[in-house]
Amino acid sequence: MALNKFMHSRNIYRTPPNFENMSKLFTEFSAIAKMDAKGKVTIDFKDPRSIRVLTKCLLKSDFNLDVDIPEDRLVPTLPLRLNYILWIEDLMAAIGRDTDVRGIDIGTGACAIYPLLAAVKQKWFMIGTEMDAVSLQKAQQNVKRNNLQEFVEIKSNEGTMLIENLFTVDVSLKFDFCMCNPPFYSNLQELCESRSPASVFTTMIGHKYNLSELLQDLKVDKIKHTHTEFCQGRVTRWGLAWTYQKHDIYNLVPPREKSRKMKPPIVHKLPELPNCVNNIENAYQKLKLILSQLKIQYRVLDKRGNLIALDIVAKVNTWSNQRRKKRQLKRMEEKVVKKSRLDSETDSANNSSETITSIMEAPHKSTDLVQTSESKQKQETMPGEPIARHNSTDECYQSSEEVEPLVQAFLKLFKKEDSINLEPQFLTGIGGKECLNQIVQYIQNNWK
Ligand SMILES: C[S@@+](CC[C@H](N)C(=O)[O-])C[C@H]1O[C@@H](n2cnc3c(N)ncnc32)[C@H](O)[C@@H]1O
Repeated sequence: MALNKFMHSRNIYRTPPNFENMSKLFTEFSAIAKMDAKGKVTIDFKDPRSIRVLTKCLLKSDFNLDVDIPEDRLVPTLPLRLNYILWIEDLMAAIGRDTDVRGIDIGTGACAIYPLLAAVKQKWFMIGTEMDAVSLQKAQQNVKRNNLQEFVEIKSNEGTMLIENLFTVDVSLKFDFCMCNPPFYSNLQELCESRSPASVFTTMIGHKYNLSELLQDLKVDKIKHTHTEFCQGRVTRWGLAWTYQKHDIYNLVPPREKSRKMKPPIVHKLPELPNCVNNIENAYQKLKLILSQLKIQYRVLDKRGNLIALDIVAKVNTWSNQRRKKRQLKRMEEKVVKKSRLDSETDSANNSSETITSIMEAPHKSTDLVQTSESKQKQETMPGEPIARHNSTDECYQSSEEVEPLVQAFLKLFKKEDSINLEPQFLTGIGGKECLNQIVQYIQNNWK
């Protein structure tokens, strides 16, 4: 399901751009545009070059921005970036900041997309920071190219902290908000508290799991906050804002009315494991064992107290049809025994044993993949893109050779009221949620 209708209400890309007009306006665009069978002008959304040209032309036609997007750098998808800026506009309006607004964009990227949009749309004064030398230089060139030096300054971040060095250079520096679309995970809170800053901190978040964890942390620390959803195509990202000031931002800019019904997470209570203490560490060891047996890769995202969160990736289906495999194995064993009784030649028995091993280890064929309507991978979709698929995880348009996983998901293992619980959350993968359900079922069946 395309999520464009859930975009910010002022986002111009709720209505897809007119590619026919764009072809007439930009020769660069007409070079990548083609006509589909129905005579509709479209582009190849799988081709990074097309995405680059589309973004460049939209920036020009809709914001009069001339942006050079280097081939080896991230192509910032515009509708999603615009959602973030529009939400900050709401936050600033809500706290009564409408003139001389100053913001910091941490990790601005080669296009300096947020500072440029903020400067042309609102005439906000922006500082963009960047640690990558090439992106830094490109960002500075893009600001100059658009003659926006009066509003935008791009600074190198050479320190280990995210923004601290900006203040060591200029102690009088003040800002109304900071924004960030991070590939990095750092503790801004510590820094923010020590500086008792002017206003509102925001960040974009890539996974719902991180949003719920951060919301919990903010609640525990009694820090005023609010959040939102940024939707584009079939991808959702989240925005989180918090402040140490008096502004009640939750009620001023409340989290958007839930237009789509969010189901509460399904939690599976796991039985006590025999012969060991019913604690999180033993449960974790058991879970790791099962995942290894299933050849499912895992990475620890969070481990504290009675909670362990894993990011799991399954590339082949090793869990379904286990009964069928066992039956086949039994039949083969019986055959081998029969055969070896009748025929004392060991060769034939060896051959059969090899076959048994191959049955148990063979990766499943495509028939094992459960393809449901939910199995389409979530991805950022560009304006005008119908239901095309490109291999994008967050932003970087990856090579099409990258193998799409069967399932990628979060598994949260936690102890509550003396029981161990498992909370799965589907992220992506061609197998869809059904595959994750099968994995969970396998874990439950083998939790003994
Ligand atoms: C995901 S990209 C976002 C770029 C841009 N803001 C956007 O949304 O299109 C993150 C950027 O942050 C930069 N970065 C990473 N760590 C940083 C740090 N500690 N300080 C400043 N920039 C950083 C990276 O080089 C990269 O350009």
